[in-house]
Amino acid sequence: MIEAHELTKRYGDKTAVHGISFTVRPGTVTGFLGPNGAGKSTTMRMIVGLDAPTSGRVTVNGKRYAEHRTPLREVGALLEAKAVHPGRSARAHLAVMAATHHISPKRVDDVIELTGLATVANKRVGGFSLGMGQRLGIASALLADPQTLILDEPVNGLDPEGVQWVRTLVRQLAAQGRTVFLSSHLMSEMAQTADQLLVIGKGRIITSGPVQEVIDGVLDSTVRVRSPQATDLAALLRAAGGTITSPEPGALEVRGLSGELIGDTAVAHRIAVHELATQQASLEAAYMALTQDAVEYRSDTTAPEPILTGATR
Ligand SMILES: Nc1ncnc2c1ncn2[C@@H]1O[C@H](COP(=O)(O)OP(=O)(O)OP(=O)(O)O)[C@@H](O)[C@H]1O
Repeated sequence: MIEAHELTKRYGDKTAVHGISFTVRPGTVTGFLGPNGAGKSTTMRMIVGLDAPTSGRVTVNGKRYAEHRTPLREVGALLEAKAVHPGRSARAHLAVMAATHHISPKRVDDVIELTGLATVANKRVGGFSLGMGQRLGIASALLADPQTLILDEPVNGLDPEGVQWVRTLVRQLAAQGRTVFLSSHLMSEMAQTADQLLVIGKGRIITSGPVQEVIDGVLDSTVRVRSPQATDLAALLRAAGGTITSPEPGALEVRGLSGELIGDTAVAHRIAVHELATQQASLEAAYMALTQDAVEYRSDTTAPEPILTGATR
């Protein structure tokens, strides 16, 4: 369990994290979302004692990281820019970590196997691809078999097989009763992986809760209906309180009414329905709506003029 209370971090006159309070519970995967610079990494660094809070506190299983006698056994972390000696092999890196934390050498073999590093375990880490480096970071986080895992962008640089592997792994870790707290900018991935979400922007919590509740809290689902009597049905659904648009003749998009109510209304008025499909809003759409005022680094979405060099076409 991770508990943050009024956690604040200031760097000079920049407040990266503004008095946030939250709880990350065991047995769940909690996704940590927010635009670039929102304060996710800073928060994660404070959880594992790499940054000291300016005020407030954050504990793992009731104690601050530094108060644990064997912190690595409590919390495993994958944070960006993890320092690994480039001249060392992955196996040597893990073996040194194991030796200094009284972890058996057998566990090194286990995590190498678990993270798919077996074929490259004796190669220099300096020559690793981004994805292999991520796998090594995950292996290091798992080495002491901790109850709590903090993973900052664990799928960054992984190929689709690797992304799927992380998803399965974190789901298994949570099913074993562990606390898993992970950040990612890949919303479709987060929607499939996380049970709970914590969304921050500009250092403050925007919302938190179960994934579907977070989505439903911002965007209505829509029901798509096709009927040869679409105009009559639209009038009935409007009278029932729905908001209707018609993207094409014979088709309706209905907000504010359930699929059941729409179907029952059609039957009661002997109106034929050829399609009735509820379309859930995506996490990506909900996230964009939630964070639109919290984006610090917004890109220009207009395409630049092409630069033509040499002879004209
Ligand atoms: N060591 C530091 N010194 C000064 N400012 C910092 C430092 N670390 C972070 N910041 C600032 O604090 C804010 C939060 O940064 P942080 O890295 O926590 O965001 P993030 O949500 O992890 O972003 P990203 O998604 O880009 O990784 C940013 O404005 C960043 O520039």
